[in-house]
Amino acid sequence: MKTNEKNKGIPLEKGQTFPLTIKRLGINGEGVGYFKKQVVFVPGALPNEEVVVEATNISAKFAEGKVKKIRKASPHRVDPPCPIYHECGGCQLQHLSYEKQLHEKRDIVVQAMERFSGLDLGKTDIRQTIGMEDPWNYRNKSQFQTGLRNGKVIAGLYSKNSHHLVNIDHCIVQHEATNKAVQTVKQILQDLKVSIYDERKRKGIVRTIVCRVGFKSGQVQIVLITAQENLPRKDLIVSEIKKRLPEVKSIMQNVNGEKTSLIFGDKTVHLDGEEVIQEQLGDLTFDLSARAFFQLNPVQTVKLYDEVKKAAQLTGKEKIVDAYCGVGTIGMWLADGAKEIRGMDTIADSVEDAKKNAKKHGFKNATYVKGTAEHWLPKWLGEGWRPDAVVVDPPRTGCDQKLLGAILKVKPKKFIYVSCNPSTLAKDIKTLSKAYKVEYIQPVDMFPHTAHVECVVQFTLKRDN
Ligand SMILES: C[S@@+](CC[C@H](N)C(=O)[O-])C[C@H]1O[C@@H](n2cnc3c(N)ncnc32)[C@H](O)[C@@H]1O
Repeated sequence: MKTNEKNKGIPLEKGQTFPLTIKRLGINGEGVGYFKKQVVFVPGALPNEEVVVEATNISAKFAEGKVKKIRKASPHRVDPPCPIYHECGGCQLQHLSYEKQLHEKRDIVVQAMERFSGLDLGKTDIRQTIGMEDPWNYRNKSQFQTGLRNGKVIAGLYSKNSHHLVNIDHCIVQHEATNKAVQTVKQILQDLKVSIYDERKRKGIVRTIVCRVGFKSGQVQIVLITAQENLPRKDLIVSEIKKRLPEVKSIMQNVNGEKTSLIFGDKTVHLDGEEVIQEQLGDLTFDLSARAFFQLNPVQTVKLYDEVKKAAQLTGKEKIVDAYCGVGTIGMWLADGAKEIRGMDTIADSVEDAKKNAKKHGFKNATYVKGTAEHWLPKWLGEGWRPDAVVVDPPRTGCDQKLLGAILKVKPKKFIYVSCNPSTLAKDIKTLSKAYKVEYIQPVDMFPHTAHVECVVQFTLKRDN
């Protein structure tokens, strides 16, 4: 066998086929096996399967491959119900039974902890993943890029690691209201011959159709992301949306002329209806602006927030920081058991929504500010304000070192970390372990059929702190 010239460590060549036993699932839901001690990632392969793999990519430390043949299939393999599952890439685990997905997601957390956290796993309580009773149609929001194919307007997601736009007519993890709205808006853009953005030529106008629905309110918001502010036939687009989709409560435009993978630009324009839609979680109703973050699976959000409440064990006397607060949901979920809440978020619209939401619910003890958690917490500490409890819910990148430093300095008695990325969580746990002990990690499945897993971590101060 020839060794790849550039990557002497990997005993494989691109295009080579070889047998592989899959040992586990990787963080992106791919099968992971070892060929002559080299790690190989194989999307679509499952733990304990014996597969024949074709090497598709060889890099310095690992290889990637695609399944050519399954010699021994996992008893947990199922037929993916989505007809475009293999093309789309939005889901990664539809070929695995849901029950087993929950088991594997816990394992993904265990692996991340093993690699990065420094925790003694024999002594760490990593609980079973909390799943969803009906794990379909759970997403309240879609963000579909637009394109033209054979003169027709298409909208969907880019295939994994490519610029091939997959047209999605019906997505089985999306709420039906978003499916209907996106299809209809697509048709309106087609009927009115609206200019569609061409990513390669960087020409054209409509880039993305964003649609969000309130599960409880049934209200729908459409946001058209455009490459320039001038949107020809704007009035006609709006009147057609109102005519064909009476459930649409809010029509917005957001301008993003940049060459970027970020969906939203800085400028949002109100086109028609309300500027916000409403969503209800438990007894609380939240106003949601176009740009505001809101959890994508409202059914599981209630379970996630209940886990935060359980982990916080508030007495009603605490001053709480809701770091990375979005529209203020976690803080308000806990507010009944708190003396004061302070939250911050980098998105101005989220902060404004949080303020309005707190006011609407009569929470007088809540303050929200725009900016980073790493700026505000140290600032508050500097002013002599000390929280008793801190909840952090950062994006996938995890917490900034400056924020972790501030937490280690003030050492709140109660500290809860909500994470959507086990790897960054594990790294942050390592930093936090200077003062904190992990009591338990509770995985929650917010995104069935994808490799994502959310975790709630309860920390307690170590004895000598
Ligand atoms: C995972 S979301 C959580 C939002 C909210 N806790 C919830 O449950 O809906 C993360 C939020 O952090 C905000 N964000 C990102 N970087 C931030 C930073 N450095 N400081 C504060 N907020 C940040 C984002 O705008 C987003 O709203």
